[in-house]
Amino acid sequence: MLEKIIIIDFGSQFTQLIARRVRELNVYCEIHPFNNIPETLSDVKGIIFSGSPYSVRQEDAPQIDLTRFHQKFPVLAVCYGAQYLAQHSGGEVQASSTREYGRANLNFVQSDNKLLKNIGLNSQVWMSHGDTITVVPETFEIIASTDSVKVAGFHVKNSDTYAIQFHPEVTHSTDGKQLLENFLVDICGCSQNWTPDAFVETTIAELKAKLGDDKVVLGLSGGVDSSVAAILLHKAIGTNLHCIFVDNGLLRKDEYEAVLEQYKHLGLNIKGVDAKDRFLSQLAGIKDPELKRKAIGRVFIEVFDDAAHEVQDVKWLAQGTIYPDVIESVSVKGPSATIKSHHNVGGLPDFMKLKVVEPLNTLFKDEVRRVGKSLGLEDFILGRHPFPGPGLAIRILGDVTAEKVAILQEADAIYINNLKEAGLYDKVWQAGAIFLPVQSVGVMGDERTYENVICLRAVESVDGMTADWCHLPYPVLAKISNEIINKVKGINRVVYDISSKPPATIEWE
Ligand SMILES: Nc1ncnc2c1ncn2[C@@H]1O[C@H](COP(=O)(O)OP(=O)(O)OP(=O)(O)O)[C@@H](O)[C@H]1O
Ligand SMILES: O=c1[nH]c(=O)c2[nH+]cn([C@@H]3O[C@H](COP(=O)(O)O)[C@@H](O)[C@H]3O)c2[nH]1
Ligand SMILES: NC(=O)CC[C@H](N)C(=O)O
Ligand SMILES: [Mg+2]
Repeated sequence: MLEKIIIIDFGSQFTQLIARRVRELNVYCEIHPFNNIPETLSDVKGIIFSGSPYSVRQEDAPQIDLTRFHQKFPVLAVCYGAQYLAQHSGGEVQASSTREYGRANLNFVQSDNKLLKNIGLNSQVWMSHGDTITVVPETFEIIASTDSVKVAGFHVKNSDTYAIQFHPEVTHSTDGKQLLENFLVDICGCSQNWTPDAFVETTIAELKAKLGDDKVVLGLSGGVDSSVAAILLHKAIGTNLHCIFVDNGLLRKDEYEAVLEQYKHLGLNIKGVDAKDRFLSQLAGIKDPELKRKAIGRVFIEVFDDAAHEVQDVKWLAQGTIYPDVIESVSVKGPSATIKSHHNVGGLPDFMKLKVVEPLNTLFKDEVRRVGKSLGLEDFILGRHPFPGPGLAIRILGDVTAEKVAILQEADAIYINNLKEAGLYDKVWQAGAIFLPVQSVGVMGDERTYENVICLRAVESVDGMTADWCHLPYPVLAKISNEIINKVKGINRVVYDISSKPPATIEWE
């Protein structure tokens, strides 16, 4: 039986962080939007209410039926959740005269309260609120305060319901992890047995039960997600798994051959499909980023469909979709604005008649890596930088031609090899070169040049949702720039991208 915690999302920017922290404590959890909570809550050990950009005083503020949870499950309400609980139990919430964002310290801690075990006076907590709980009903006991917020934490007497105004999920709340552990272990009674090994074991059993003797086709890209998905499926259904690796003409230099070679010894049933011309011809002349992505997504589906027809009686298409993809499409305010169309979310066209199986759709990227490690995948696969399905097409601004792809492949290879040589590849979360269709004047060997620009991008991140640019050492950048300009014909200038995400994104298109 899989014990789980349900996080009810009121739209806080920190909801995903709560999930990560809970999982770091080896407890499985799921995020559900407040307006779409599952009917049955079996195997649920506890409930966490998230914060929210809304104020409980707003008319259109998110509402839930508290009677489903209070006194039925242990509850931990955070920020908006705490305010909501107070307001709906006879307390009062008002706009505070001073909004409180950032660091605060607890000047009162009821340390014999179960939730606050091992948390001492002065513990630093992170606040982010404009409203404050001003009145609590008799049934509440205040268990923590700061200089400016009397009700920084409360417990509903004779129940397992607790609430805190601060955010235990952010690392700046120094005892946040302890608090969450107190809730999960001491209050909810979770056994902390959700580990990568346990995930592998239960997932393989589930896949076996679900797929039986059915045949499955999987798009394998050489990336982390699809590799881990492939190994899990292989362990579950063996030779009924058919992997397809598509050369869309937008891969990195020599990647097609390298990936096919590297996967030989894994015993997977892999077929390479050369679809370079199909992709490039469909992309010809298209300049708009979204239209490019859509064209690529369409051709991927066509190629998968053709490949699926070659395997008799195939019933399923497997994908390496991971949890952030899923969360984005069920966010509180409905599916979030389309920033970029990813080709692997959104379901299959009807004509494919295949069911979709996504064994990793509950995991974050770093969890996928840990599962891969537990499956014995080598570091060079697990440590590989993420590479988008649309490949170099979204790193060539404007229209894509075979010539531009070839230039970018050369520049990118020089960049990545230098990062490896300098021992930086594993320190960087993702790096790649971008082709800018901008011409600038240069001088080479006393001759005037008028050629294109290559931009280098390298970011630090945990899950790709937010990122900062890497402060690569100048001597390394100097060497890369020099080598690209000298060796790659068509490039006479190299620049470095110093934008974080947000507001920029990692890929340029
Ligand atoms: N060249 C390709 N051939 C076959 N399938 C592909 C190819 N590129 C992408 N896919 C499919 O699209 C999915 C999404 O690609 P994505 O790049 O997000 O994941 P990944 O390649 O598995 O991992 P990573 O994010 O580490 O690159 C993959 O899991 C894979 O199923
Ligand atoms: O499989 C994918 N299909 C796509 O269409 C796609 N677009 C972006 N990415 C990868 O997602 C991460 C975040 O990228 P952005 O900051 O550019 O949105 C980065 O790691 C990107 O490389 C994609 N992966
Ligand atoms: N982070 C939060 O949940 C904030 C709740 C509410 N919007 C406030 O400002 O007080
Ligand atoms: Mg990839």
